[in-house]
Amino acid sequence: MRDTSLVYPVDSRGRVLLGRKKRGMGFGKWNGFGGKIEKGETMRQCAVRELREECGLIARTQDLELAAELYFQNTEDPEWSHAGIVYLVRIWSGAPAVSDEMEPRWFSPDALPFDRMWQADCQWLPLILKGKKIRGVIHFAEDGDTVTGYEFSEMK
Ligand SMILES: Nc1nc2c([nH]c(=O)n2[C@H]2C[C@H](O)[C@@H](COP(=O)(O)OP(=O)(O)OP(=O)(O)O)O2)c(=O)[nH]1
Repeated sequence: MRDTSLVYPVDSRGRVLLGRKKRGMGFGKWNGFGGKIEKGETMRQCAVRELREECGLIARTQDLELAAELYFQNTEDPEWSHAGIVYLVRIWSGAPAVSDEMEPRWFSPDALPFDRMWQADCQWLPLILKGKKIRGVIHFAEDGDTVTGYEFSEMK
C-alpha cells in the first residue's frame, strides 16, 4: 500500500480532534485525519490535503509538527504494509465539518475512545500528545486489524 499521513489537530485547551471513519479501511474507528500519498505530493502536502478533505480544516504545511514515524507492518501480506507519518497541528483556519469519510469530534486527551480505535494507538498516541517524538513498528495479523506486537523508540 502507499504510505499514509495522519494528522491530529490539538486546540488551545489541549483537546484532540478525531474523526469516526464512515467508510473504507478502519471503518467505525476513531482516528486522526489522513490517507494515502498521491503522485507528486510530499507527505506534508498529503497531510494538509487529507485534513481538508476529511474534516474541512485548512492547515499550512509548515504548521504541521512531526510527531511519529510509524510503520504498519503485515508479514502475511507485504502489499498491505505501509508507513504512517503522524503530525500534530495547532494552527488552522475553518471549523470541523462532517465529510463523506469522517465525523469529527473533540476529545479530552484523558478520555480518548481507545476501545473504538486502532488497537496499538493507546501505546503511542498518549506519548505524542505529551510532546514525545517517536518512531515505531506495529505488527499486524493477516486480517490487517489485530495487532501482534510493536516496538517504539524516541526520535531525537
Ligand atoms: N491511528 C492509526 N491509523 C492507522 C493504523 N493503521 C492504518 O493503516 N492506519 C491509517 C493510515 C491511514 O490514514 C488510514 C487508512 O488509509 P485511508 O484512509 O487512505 O484508507 P481508505 O481505504 O479509506 O482509502 P481511500 O479510499 O481514502 O483511498 O488508516 C493504526 O494502527 N493506527
